[in-house]
Amino acid sequence: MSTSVSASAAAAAALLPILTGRRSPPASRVPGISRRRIGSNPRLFSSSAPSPVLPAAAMATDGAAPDAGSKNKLLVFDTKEDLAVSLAKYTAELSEKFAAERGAFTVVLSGGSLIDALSKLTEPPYLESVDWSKWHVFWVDERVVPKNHEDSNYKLAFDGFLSKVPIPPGQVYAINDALSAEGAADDYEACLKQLVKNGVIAMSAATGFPRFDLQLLGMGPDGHIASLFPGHPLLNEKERWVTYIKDSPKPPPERITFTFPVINSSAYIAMVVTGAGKAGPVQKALSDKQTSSDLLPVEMAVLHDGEFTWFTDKPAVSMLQNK
Ligand SMILES: O=C1O[C@H](COP(=O)(O)O)[C@@H](O)[C@H](O)[C@H]1O
Repeated sequence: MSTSVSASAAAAAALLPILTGRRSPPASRVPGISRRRIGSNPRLFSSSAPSPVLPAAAMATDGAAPDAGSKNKLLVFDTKEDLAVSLAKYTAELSEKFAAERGAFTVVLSGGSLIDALSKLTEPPYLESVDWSKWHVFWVDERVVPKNHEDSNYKLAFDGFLSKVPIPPGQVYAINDALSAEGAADDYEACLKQLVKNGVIAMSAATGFPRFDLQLLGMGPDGHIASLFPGHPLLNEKERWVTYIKDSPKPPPERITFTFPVINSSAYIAMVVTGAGKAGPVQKALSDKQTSSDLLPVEMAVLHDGEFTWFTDKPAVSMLQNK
């Protein structure tokens, strides 16, 4: 590990005015930032070893004053391989923490590119060291298609991740694909409520919504997360835990999705976003120029009381550096 400030460290320092939401603070005066290079990855910085983090901006909220950002972190990796290694370590450490604290680890998956990023968890040392028997797996969204359909988020996760790790099948909570969109949303919400009663899923006393231990999320190029799309009325759902959409702008049109109150009650969120095609929404989400009227869904993912970590690559943050 080097303590020198590299060219990449300087580039990261240039992000600080954006990421901290301040106009132009000297990086050295930003609390907790020591420009430490981590291992061989020049884009990984640490505020305090051993976690390789760069505090990110407090995200825009629905009017609430943003928390100083200490619980928002941005990681930028050189390669997808590096990202996957770090995501596996992060997830394995949370698995150990929650298994010890609660005897269960509730993990929410998205579909899309996220599943590839979980590949290192299916290999040594994690395949053997993670206590998979404590895992309970959920989906933040699902397409209303049969489980063996190419568009199914369950199939994607099963083929790429779940079939390779020994999670008890009874602890993998797939959406009921025999039901309509409305029926599947009701059924999934009822399933979650039962698991809250059983003590498998925690509740947030502060929000009154379920508090998942970790949500592993992706973001589309339009800034959507889960099946919550820009400008859609579902963004304003305040009561339901799980709801449905029949006019998704991204096919297939019928889906079910967690609502923002559930997403934002999580203890941890890992937002995994790579590629230049997503640089615009990343820039908007991490910029300090947000307005409350035109928030992208990804900007509305603001944890009530939790830790939000962005796992990104250089192309995904390329517009931040150009600011
Ligand atoms: O449709 C969906 O898209 C998003 C983003 O997918 P990505 O391939 O661009 O990462 C995904 O998070 C969501 O679960 C999925 O249903």
